[in-house]
Amino acid sequence: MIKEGDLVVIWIDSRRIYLVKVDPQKRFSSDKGYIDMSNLIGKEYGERISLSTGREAFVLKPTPFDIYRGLKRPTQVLYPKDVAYILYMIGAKPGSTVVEAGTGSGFLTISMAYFLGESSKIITYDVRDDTQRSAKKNADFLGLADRIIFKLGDVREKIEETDIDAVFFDMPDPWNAVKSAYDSLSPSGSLVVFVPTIIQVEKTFMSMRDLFVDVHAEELMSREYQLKENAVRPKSIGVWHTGYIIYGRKSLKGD
Ligand SMILES: C[S@@+](CC[C@H](N)C(=O)[O-])C[C@H]1O[C@@H](n2cnc3c(N)ncnc32)[C@H](O)[C@@H]1O
Repeated sequence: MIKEGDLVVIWIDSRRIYLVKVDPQKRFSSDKGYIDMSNLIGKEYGERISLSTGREAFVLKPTPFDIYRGLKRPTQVLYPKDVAYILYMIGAKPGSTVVEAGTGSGFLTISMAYFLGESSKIITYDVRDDTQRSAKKNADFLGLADRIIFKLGDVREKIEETDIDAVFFDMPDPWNAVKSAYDSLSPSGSLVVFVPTIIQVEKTFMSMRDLFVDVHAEELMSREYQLKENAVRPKSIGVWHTGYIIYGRKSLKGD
């Protein structure tokens, strides 16, 4: 049952999906009508609601996908398809300690906090104070900020933590931070790098190949389908390129 302070999704149609925190003093408004949020309290997730215009909507339980759609984003963020695979690659599990740079809008940070749970430690670095503040706001809004340590710093110079299970970079020149990752990781720990161009893949690979084993690069593609009677087919518009994922595990050959 929905109560004050819960996060809910108000789903009107496939282009109008809103992530909101239930505050009985506030009103949810959209171009299709409004509803006083006090009317959401006591409803079950999945229930149909009626907006001021009579337009029907549904109140749903948020998933990370809704968080991704509803997040405030001052920077480019990772796409869910890439985040899901990255979590799988690093073997993320409750209790893991992970270092990340840059924080950006915090979408990966928040996803890690969500999936790794309360016993994990996520340390996220960024050189920019403004993006970190907005990522922290996102994490606060979702009630996940206490699982995350936000640090202002340049990972090319140093990562302060050691014995880390996995390091993840989404920044313009990750090759300049590979040695910092190496020094911070525990033996066999994973380094995962996300970059949007092939030149960056090559530079990253060259900087990893002597320090890491099992180094490889991949690109994931996802295609959404139009669901319409007698016309089910791939959508004509979509996101065709996000970036490349480079992976390697710390070997002891560089020590
Ligand atoms: C594309 S954004 C990261 C987006 C993030 N992965 C997300 O999903 O929201 C890149 C971030 O890297 C930060 N950055 C760039 N160079 C850095 C460095 N040397 N150390 C730490 N952060 C850095 C930038 O300030 C920027 O906020």
